[in-house]
Amino acid sequence: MSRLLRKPSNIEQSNGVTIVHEVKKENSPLQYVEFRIVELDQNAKYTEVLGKQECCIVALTGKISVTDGEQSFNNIGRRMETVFEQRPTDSVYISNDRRFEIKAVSHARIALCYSPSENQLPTRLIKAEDNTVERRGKGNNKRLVFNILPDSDPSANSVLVVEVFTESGNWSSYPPHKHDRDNLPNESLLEEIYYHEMNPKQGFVFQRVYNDDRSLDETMTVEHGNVVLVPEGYHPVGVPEGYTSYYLNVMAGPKRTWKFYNDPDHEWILER
Ligand SMILES: O=C(O)C[C@@H](O)[C@H](O)C(=O)CO
Repeated sequence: MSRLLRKPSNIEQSNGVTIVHEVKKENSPLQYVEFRIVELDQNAKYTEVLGKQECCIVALTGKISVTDGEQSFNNIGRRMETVFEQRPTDSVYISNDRRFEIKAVSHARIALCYSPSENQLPTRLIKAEDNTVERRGKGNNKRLVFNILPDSDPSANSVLVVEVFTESGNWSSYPPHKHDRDNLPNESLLEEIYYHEMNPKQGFVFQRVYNDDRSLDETMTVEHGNVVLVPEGYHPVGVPEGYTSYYLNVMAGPKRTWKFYNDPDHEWILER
């Protein structure tokens, strides 16, 4: 299997707490982004003490309460059963050197998106209403984007978080673009994680991750609940007829700017 494709590992951490995915520096080619998917049974609690990392907690599905010991956000999360309810959800930003606890009000699936952080910032509830909603693309390149923590939002030190829905038969992260050179204003260096879901669940998408000299060139068949790691390179996603794709993107690098560079071979697609 590709070293960039992760299937759920579903490790039961404690009663009612399942670590579905755990991507860390130690088990991946990434240096800036770490990631967990946690599933909580109703009333189960997950706690964590952050070091020099910030964390964006995304309530993918279900209702949760989150506290950092000083502030509490109760009964948050806007999608009960599935992300394909296609409405934005609530998230919480927690800065470095803080502790947080998540309690599941209902059965819940949560994404924990981590990146390096030294200067402590305020904890913040990012309400569903705070997400900017964008419809991008035309033809078979249409997608719906919910910006949870874009680079225009200064609430975080390095993490960027976005959700993308791509309808059946469409392409996203397309034409292929990359952001793997610290060369602003032309391109920024950001690693990226894709957490994928499909509707219906038996669906699949294809994701290619490749660079200019093809020393990296992997095309993966991605299924419901899989994670794809993008340490570098272009990373387009193709969605087959009949299935809708959802993915959550987490990005981070030395500078908190998303400046991508389109593959010159395919940029003409934008000019049609
Ligand atoms: O617009 C899209 O298709 C989504 C992508 O931009 C995705 O968020 C990404 O690749 C970020 O670099």
